[in-house]
Amino acid sequence: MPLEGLIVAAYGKRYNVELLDGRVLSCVTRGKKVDNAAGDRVSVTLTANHEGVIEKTAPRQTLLYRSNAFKSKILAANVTQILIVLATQPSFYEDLLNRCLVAAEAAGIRAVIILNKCDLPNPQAMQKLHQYAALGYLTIQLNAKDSVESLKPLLTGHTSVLVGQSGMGKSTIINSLLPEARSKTQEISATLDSGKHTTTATHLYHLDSQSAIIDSPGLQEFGLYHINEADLEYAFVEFRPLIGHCKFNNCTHTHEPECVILQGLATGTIAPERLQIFQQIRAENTVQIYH
Ligand SMILES: Nc1nc2c(ncn2[C@@H]2O[C@H](COP(=O)(O)OP(=O)(O)OP(=O)(O)O)[C@@H](O)[C@H]2O)c(=O)[nH]1
Ligand SMILES: [Zn+2]
Repeated sequence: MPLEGLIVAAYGKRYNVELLDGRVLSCVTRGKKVDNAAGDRVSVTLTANHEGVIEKTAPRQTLLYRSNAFKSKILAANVTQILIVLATQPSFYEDLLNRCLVAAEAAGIRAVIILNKCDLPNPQAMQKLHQYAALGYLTIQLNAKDSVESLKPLLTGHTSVLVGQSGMGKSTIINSLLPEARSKTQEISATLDSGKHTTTATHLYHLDSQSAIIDSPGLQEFGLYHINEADLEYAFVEFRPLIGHCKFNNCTHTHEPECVILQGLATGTIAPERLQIFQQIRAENTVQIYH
């Protein structure tokens, strides 16, 4: 009789599955298939004390993943919003921020941009934050070391995933939201003998019965090979009203006459760094692979 559960940790080829009664099992998938993630609802068969095999994955509401031409990796399943953590220092990669935004748009997930370490002033970072707020994104200024209260109302009723480069303050945010999360995870890891994986794993923590937060390891790269060209254009929110209005319907928005995207660039409604990242992702995704 399979048991229903929720993947609360993913590390390598193993997953911790929390059952309805609160027990946590260390599970593997059948065969070589490794395509589950934190947030997945699964059916498992118990194989030993504290161990199981994932038999089935319930259809996902949303799926967030990154990919290049050769492989793809699911970051989290069934999340309803993505919290992109930036900081005033060290400086953040705007490229990565935009890739996270594109992934969120493509998956139909709300994106929230958090600028952490606002106790350390950085006018440039602040100005960037305003630029993204002007695109319509919800932005938050935070000093996670001091308080994360301002985040709490945003998390209610959501399954959120925290993403960001290393050092932006994700762990600090999780620790302030859930002071006991780490020790609980360590306790479970000790039982399941998965202790050495705790830092590289993706973890799901319950905030209350309706809300959860998924903490992923620091991201450095974020390929979006799985997003086709039309979806890519659509993922840039400021392009949307312009799509279909270029003179050529296969316009690449690089050099063509009467290109409304290039006109937007000239008049300042499209930021050069946004068009640049669009072109960059587009170029990566159209690379020919020869076998
Ligand atoms: N001044 C200041 N420092 C902060 C703030 N939030 C976090 N830090 C510090 O920034 C450093 C990195 O924070 P972490 O929470 O470890 O960052 P992380 O994103 O989890 O990084 P990884 O664990 O490498 O993925 C630590 O030294 C924190 O104490 C903040 O709001 N203000
Ligand atoms: Zn064009």
